[in-house]
Amino acid sequence: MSTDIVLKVQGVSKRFGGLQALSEVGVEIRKGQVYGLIGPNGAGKTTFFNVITGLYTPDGGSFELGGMPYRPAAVHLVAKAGIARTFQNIRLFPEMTALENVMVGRHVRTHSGLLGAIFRTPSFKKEEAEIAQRARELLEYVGIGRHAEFRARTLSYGDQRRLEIARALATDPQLIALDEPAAGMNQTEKVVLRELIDRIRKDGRTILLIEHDVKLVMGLCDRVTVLDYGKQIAEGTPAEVQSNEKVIEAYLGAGHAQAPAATH
Ligand SMILES: Nc1ncnc2c1ncn2[C@@H]1O[C@H](COP(=O)(O)OP(=O)(O)OP(=O)(O)O)[C@@H](O)[C@H]1O
Repeated sequence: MSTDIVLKVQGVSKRFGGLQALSEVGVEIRKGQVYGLIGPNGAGKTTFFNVITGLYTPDGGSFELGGMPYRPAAVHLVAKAGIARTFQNIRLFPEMTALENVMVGRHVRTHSGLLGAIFRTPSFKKEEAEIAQRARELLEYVGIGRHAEFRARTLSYGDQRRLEIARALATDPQLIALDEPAAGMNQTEKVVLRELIDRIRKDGRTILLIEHDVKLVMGLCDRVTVLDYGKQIAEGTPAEVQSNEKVIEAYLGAGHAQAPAATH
């Protein structure tokens, strides 16, 4: 079956004790789209990410990736199935170099296995050289090639976020899920990030994005879902969502200074 829907999620719910963190949420993300997930603090955005990437077990819902049903049961299986993600709180290997961090991401797709690594077989060495080459290309691609040999912890915050994106890209994902990639970035870094996300999309990738910077979301996304208290209160193009009464209320009600409609 051929489809241009990369990720289809229907009716996903998740409860923590007495708190309904997600309530029957669904999205349909098409190939080449940047799809935004927004909503006030505590709306359920990260929970949704954690469910689709196998960190949380949902109470209900169905999942399709590239037209095939998938069960987001464990993080490594989700990575193999083709979803790569970054985290709100950066999760790199701080003592490893930038290059090594990206190489780790690439190992999801390697073949030589443990015995090859232990005995350093010719096929292992060849594969390792290819991985290093590809990792260097990805560091260049995200704009931090000059930092390849630096330990991850020594990079600036913005560069660490870009390194996380390079590592996610290294798995050759069908979908790349970015959890607040602009958090902690200054305006200049945000402009560079926006260009990078745009470029990733132009190169044929599909992106799911959680972001608090509403201006960035509205400028970048093809479609947007708005969550509030775990419920999907709106879905549509940025223009449609911006003028939605429920969305404006949710943002103003939560004490947000910046409702989506007020950002242009
Ligand atoms: N592991 C957990 N155990 C209990 N409650 C949780 C857990 N994870 C999230 N929650 C609760 O679920 C709700 C949704 O949280 P979530 O982090 O998904 O929201 P969010 O939209 O990502 O918020 P933010 O924008 O602040 O990151 C919150 O009330 C949160 O406290």
